[in-house]
Amino acid sequence: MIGSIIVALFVWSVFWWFKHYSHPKNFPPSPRVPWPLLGDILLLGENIVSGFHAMKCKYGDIFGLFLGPQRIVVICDFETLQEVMNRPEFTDRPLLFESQRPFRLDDGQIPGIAFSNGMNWVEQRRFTLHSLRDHGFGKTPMEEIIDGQVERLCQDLEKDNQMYQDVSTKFNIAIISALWKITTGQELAFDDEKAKSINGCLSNIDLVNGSPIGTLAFTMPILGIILDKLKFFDFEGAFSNIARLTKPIVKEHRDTFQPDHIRDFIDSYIEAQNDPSKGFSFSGNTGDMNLFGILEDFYAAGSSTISLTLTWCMLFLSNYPEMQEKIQQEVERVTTGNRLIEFSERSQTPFTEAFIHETQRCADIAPLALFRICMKDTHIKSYFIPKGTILISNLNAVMRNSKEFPDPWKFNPNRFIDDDGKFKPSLHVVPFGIGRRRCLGESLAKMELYKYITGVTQRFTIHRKTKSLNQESRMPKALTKPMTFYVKFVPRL
Ligand code: HEM
Repeated sequence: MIGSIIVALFVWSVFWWFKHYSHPKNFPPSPRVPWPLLGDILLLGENIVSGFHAMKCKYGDIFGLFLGPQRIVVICDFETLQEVMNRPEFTDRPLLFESQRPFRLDDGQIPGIAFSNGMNWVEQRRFTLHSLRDHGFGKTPMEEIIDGQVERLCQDLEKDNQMYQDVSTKFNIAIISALWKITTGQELAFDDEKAKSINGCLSNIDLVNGSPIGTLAFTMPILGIILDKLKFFDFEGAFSNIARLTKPIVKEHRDTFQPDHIRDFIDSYIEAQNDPSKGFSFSGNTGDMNLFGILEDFYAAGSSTISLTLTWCMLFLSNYPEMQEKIQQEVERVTTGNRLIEFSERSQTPFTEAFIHETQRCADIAPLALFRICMKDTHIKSYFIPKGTILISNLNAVMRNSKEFPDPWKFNPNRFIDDDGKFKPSLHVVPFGIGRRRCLGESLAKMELYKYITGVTQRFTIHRKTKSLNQESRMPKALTKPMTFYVKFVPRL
């Protein structure tokens, strides 16, 4: 009897495995025999990004695989990504463990923007883009806030100017302080416990790496949730912490709200909640959840991304002193040396712009963007894509494409300078993603990168201790980090 049950179970498992792990007809090229539960994960090796590079070489620009039990399609070329990532059926995000939040909407969806879907996402994203534009996204007040943070950062760097230091954490705190001011209207000292606490919990999130276990957790939510509860990643703890810190501030804003005096992003959100013409996602409890969701998105998506890019800038500035000098000269020519350069003057500093563009290409800090899910059976080119497939934008492949960028590993800002000496950005430099869910903070990020690089190089010359570090030494994290390096900020005046 027991023997028959074991045989029946065995036959059923083989049947299930065969049925579940076979791709449909006309599915993109993919490995043949995935492992039960693990899928093709063992083929990827230590790091998912290099694993995808090897698969691209073997299968081409569009390929499929199983990560755990999840069917995936990876797209590596710019043109296909532009077409596909703008299609409505590929707009939604899958519910993955890293989207876990302390709050959920009534229908179980994630509040906010980065992991929300459907009309909730449409309304919240549209409002946030407009609101940030009205309150200074790309306009002067936002620039004033950033100028203040640049000044405080420079003072902080000045204190330790005799020491070689790891700058990555310093930038984190400055960027968090700027976001705090934009969202809450309040100043946050660099040594404030709130700044340290947000920085601490976000660094925890960063522990998610490209290792097989991290990758598997992305596609097996149950495993991810268990690892999260065991504090292996602690996404939920990080988001709860941000909610805990912002809750009293939101309450205070509600108590002192004046419709004719909008002070910051939170006020602007409360104004929308009081406006009956705004959609369902602003009303009642749903609106409250969405406000916390957006604040969490801002801190999670808008701090490490910028501070890591700035850290890469420091690596390249110290690698290439002649480029550093060129940036200093450009800025001095425009400002005559005694004021911060304005963002609107950037066209007069083409090499500086090209340097930042090339840093974003080489740093490639979010190499696989955020995942999307296919909402109905459909086609990409002639390939059949079944509903429920996860789609990955391989931004790494786009930005390392040797046809578009000859000698792609070489750091060469001059590739973005035209014959007239002007900055000529490339559409194929896509650090902010492609399509309808492209980064919402792009304008803020571009302004911050420009202001911090010009502000810091105006005041200091950056020296590095170890000369041999190159950009290929990178940590296989979810966000790409250079290996730790130490620089000294030598005052110029
Ligand atoms: C150098 C800095 C940054 C980089 C490289 C970056 C990169 C990205 C990427 C690759 C995505 C995914 C796009 C996709 O799935 O197609 C994204 C989404 C997002 N980013 Fe950024 N980001 C940066 C800064 C910021 C900042 C400063 C904020 C806000 C304060 C922000 C907020 C968001 C949000 C809310 C989303 C989700 C958009 C949506 O799902 O509709 N990011 N970012």
